[in-house]
Amino acid sequence: MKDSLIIALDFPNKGQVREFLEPFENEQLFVKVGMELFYAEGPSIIEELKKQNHKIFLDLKLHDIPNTVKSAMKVLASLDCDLVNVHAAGGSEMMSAALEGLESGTAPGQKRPCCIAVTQLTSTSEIQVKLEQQIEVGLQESVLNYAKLAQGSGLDGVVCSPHEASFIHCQLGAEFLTVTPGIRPADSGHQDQKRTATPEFAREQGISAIVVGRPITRAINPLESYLKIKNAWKGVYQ
Ligand SMILES: O=c1ccn([C@@H]2O[C@H](COP(=O)(O)O)[C@@H](O)[C@H]2O)c(=O)[nH]1
Repeated sequence: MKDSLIIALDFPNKGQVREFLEPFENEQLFVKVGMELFYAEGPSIIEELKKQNHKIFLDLKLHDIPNTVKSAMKVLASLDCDLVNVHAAGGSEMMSAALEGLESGTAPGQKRPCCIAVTQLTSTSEIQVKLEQQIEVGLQESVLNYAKLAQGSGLDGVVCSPHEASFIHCQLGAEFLTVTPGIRPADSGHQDQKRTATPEFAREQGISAIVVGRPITRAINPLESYLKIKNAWKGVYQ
């Protein structure tokens, strides 16, 4: 998990995923399957990606009552992904239930998937936290509060933006995972993301893993873009 670059496979079907992955045949990847692809293709897309030896983050961001999340996680555990997640806003009882579900669904001899919690989405701004969510303490404190709840519930880490990761590590330890979307090379647009940062900035923050979607998947040459971002993230310059 540490130092991974996770590619968000935000595609509507398997056909487009296959086409996208073609140039990557020599790369062992860490890929993220989100709602669009999973709702369209179901567990078969996970099986296909596993056969290609890619690591998988199943990003379904579960958020429901504890019993429902526990049962859903039990089912997801059987898919044998590397990483799954919930929304921390579901609360500590829900997060503990998610872990119980994952543990009960993990086959003997199989490793339980890591489970992380989304704190504040990277598409959320400071203003939205104050005006829409009415959280007076502000964004950074809200992210930290969710991260503490997640850690207290036994989760392995959080999804946050690159701007909160080092603060979280200082408060909750280096081993607690920080997985950060919102990564944008200096020359690319932000689209709907609000809390963005370059891969170089991410490297300096001690982040556990970065998630990159459109800057790679929508690039004219996705492999070239992937390698460029990966090198910047790892601090390799040619
Ligand atoms: O706070 C969050 C949580 C999840 N995401 C997901 O990450 C990718 C980012 O894609 P880009 O194209 O690089 O913006 C996407 O799949 C989101 O669902 C996030 O962005 N922020």
